[in-house]
Amino acid sequence: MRIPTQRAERTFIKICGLTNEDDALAAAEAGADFLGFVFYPKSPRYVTPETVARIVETVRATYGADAPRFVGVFVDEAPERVRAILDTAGLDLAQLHGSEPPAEVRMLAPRAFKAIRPQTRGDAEATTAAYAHVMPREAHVPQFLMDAYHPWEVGGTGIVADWAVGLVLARSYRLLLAGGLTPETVGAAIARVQPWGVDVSSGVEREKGRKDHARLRAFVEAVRTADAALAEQQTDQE
Ligand SMILES: O=C(O)c1ccccc1NCC(=O)[C@H](O)[C@H](O)COP(=O)(O)O
Repeated sequence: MRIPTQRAERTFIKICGLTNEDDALAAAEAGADFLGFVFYPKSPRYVTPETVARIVETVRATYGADAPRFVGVFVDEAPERVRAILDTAGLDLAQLHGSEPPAEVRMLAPRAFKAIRPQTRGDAEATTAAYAHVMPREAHVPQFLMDAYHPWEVGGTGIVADWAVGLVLARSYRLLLAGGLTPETVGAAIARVQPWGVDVSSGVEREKGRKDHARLRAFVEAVRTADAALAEQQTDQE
């Protein structure tokens, strides 16, 4: 059944944890809307702003106006440093994946959205309500990314998020559903949650920080198949 959510005609796709030009070009070629780069030094997918600047330049030169948008992933960095890295690397958006308070997010508006890792539905609803007023308004930009909870790991864990909680958030926000998605599971996730977008990292990797290009393509294909099924359902209901 089609539920009232914030989704557009199709599901947006973010491929995260890119570390090199080959993988970034493969993700763009597959049809990703957003390419994500992790600027968290403790991550095995950490990349320097200078490396990302080169990757972004190559992808933009290759795809021109059709290039995906570029996202930097940060964990509790000072807003001034986030802004400096966005500028150095030529990124469009910051994904704030730590415990950044709304006031810090506001300092980066409208170039930042918040990643949350809720433990419960109540936690998810309270957190999104607290940040809603500082989230981007532009229709082609996500407002929240919901990742799986882990007591000490921050992201890229491959742990499956709670889709029931995602379903609640997707009704009110442009939500990127993340957490343990794979080419095999993303179709079911879209059918259940009907999010604005989906995000994947480890589910399309051959090793940490290296993407498997066949799995990248399979992921995008699975999203498009799920989109077509949703569109067909909607037509049947009209
Ligand atoms: O990927 C990382 O190593 C990472 C480290 C610290 C903060 C965030 C990180 N990744 C952010 C992402 O957006 C991932 O795509 C998201 O956590 C989902 O990962 P996965 O479950 O592996 O698909």
